Amino acid sequence: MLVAYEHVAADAVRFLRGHPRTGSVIISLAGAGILGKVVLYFWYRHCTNKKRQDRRDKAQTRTKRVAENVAEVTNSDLIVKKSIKELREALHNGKLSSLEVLKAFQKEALRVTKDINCVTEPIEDAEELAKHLDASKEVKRLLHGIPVSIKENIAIAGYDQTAGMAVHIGDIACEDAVLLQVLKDHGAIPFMRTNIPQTMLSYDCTNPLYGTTFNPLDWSRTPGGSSTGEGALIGGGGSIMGIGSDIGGSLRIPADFCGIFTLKPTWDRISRKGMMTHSRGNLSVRPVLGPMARDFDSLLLLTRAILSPNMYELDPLVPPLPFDIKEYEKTSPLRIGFYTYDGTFQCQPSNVRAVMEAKAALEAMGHEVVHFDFPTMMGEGFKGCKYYVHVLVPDRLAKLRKLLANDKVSSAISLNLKLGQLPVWLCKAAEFIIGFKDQMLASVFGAAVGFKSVEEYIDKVQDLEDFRQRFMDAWLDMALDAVICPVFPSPAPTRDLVGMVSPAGIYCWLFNAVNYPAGVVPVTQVTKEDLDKTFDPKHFQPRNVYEKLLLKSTKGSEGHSIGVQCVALPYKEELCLRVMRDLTQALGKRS
Ligand SMILES: CCCCCC/C=C\CCCCCCCC(=O)NCCO
Repeated sequence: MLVAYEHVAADAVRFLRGHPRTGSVIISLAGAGILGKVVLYFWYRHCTNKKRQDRRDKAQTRTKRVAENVAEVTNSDLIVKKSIKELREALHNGKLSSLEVLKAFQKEALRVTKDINCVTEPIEDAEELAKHLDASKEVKRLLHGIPVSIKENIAIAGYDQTAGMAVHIGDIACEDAVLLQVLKDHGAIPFMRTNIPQTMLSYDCTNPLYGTTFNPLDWSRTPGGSSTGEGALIGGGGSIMGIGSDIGGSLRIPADFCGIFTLKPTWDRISRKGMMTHSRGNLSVRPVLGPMARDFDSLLLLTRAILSPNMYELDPLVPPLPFDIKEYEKTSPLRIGFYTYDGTFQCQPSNVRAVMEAKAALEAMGHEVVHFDFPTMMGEGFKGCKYYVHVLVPDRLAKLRKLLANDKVSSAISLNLKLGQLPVWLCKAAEFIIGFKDQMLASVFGAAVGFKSVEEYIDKVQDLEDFRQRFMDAWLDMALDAVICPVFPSPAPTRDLVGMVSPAGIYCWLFNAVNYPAGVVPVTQVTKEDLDKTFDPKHFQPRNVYEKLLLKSTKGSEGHSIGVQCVALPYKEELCLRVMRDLTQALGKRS
């Protein structure tokens, strides 16, 4: 082979010697080609940097304007600390105007974001909306005058949704997302846009456009992703409620890590019109929009407003299932399943204790709580999640790599992007060999192989469908109304490690895979005793590379918030909220 190349090279040299003019033309063309490529590379880089800088400048101008506007507000503390009930009363009886409330929250949000960079920019027409509400004589609606924060990937007329990617800068939405229209119809005031990780496929939050967001409870830990800015702004006290999205834990993980409440709904219970996502077209795995809030009462109020008839008028593709208050208000005892291990990641002692405390609290409220072992049984939960992640990235992330071709790629997603570029045979070999020692890591390679034919893809979606049915059968066989389980196997990881442990999102993936509504209630905080147990090999021994990384990052997590997932059957959001309500009440954390 080498000999053949040598012949070709020798022939080429001989030809060039014999035809010096043709030779110099060829060499000049090749040189020009290379130079052109280099120039283009730097030109693109320059343009992208400029595009990003211009976009940041615009956001900063908006921020500066609002900051100047609220500089003289002195009573923001008093307003933002009010419970949602007190705030609504004050807004309804005129003790506070919508503009006063808005300014207080603008001031607080800007104070919070100065430390943790959770806001991308203020929403400009918020003041107009507040003034309009104050002047209007109309009957006060559910969210009258309540400021609501909005994840950056949700369409607001006049703004772009970038997911932190340069390629999307300037893709201006011409109308508000349906959900935003619904909230405005209820008198809400969308007031801040919040940060997200680049591409949204990450549990950390960093992007080259808006930078890194930190956890308000501990700056060294990740706030979770991808509804990061929402979790961090609400958890930091700069917003009462907001809207995020979830395809693999993006509402629940930031809620868990930032100590707040959320509800991931069934796929089509909430309109997704106007949500930016890169998985559009992949009908087997669908992201959802959902509410996030600092306390249960605010979450309930926001969910009730969202699930109102005008959503079905604006988006008739959504099944007309308005919030069923009668179902929510029921108090009869429920049969609730629980588990603290799903057959994949071992949960650390703090996270096991959170579920056990939730179990005791629900029992104290009169519910029956029984062990639900289906996810652990024969590795069922693991299988389901494997199918789900494989189908989530059928193109091995090729589309995202293309969109990021001229962009800076944030570290938290680069590992997954590179994984999708390994030769398929290598991924398959790695899956096989690593599988003898570490099933979890092996499965990541297994998901990264993509599909070699449409037939293979259809088969995998069918596996996922079969799994959904088996999960449903197991649930119905046990006559369960709901399930409680961990959100994540450990406290929020430190920022340096989170990009390496994304499979730890698996406790959340299960309910994306089966499409059940799942909420998060913050239940407890990591104690010294939890940490003593976690680092005592008699109690806890990490078994694979992920568990080792998580263990490493748990050091110093004392005091960090730990939540629990509450899950119900599809379209039973009201029942899910009932369980969350009872749990919150039993824990004494109502509002
Ligand atoms: C080709 C690479 C395959 C990598 C497989 C890696 C394993 C896990 C990555 C999944 C991460 C999912 C994050 C989902 C976050 C989310 O819910 N985003 C919401 C978007 O609206």
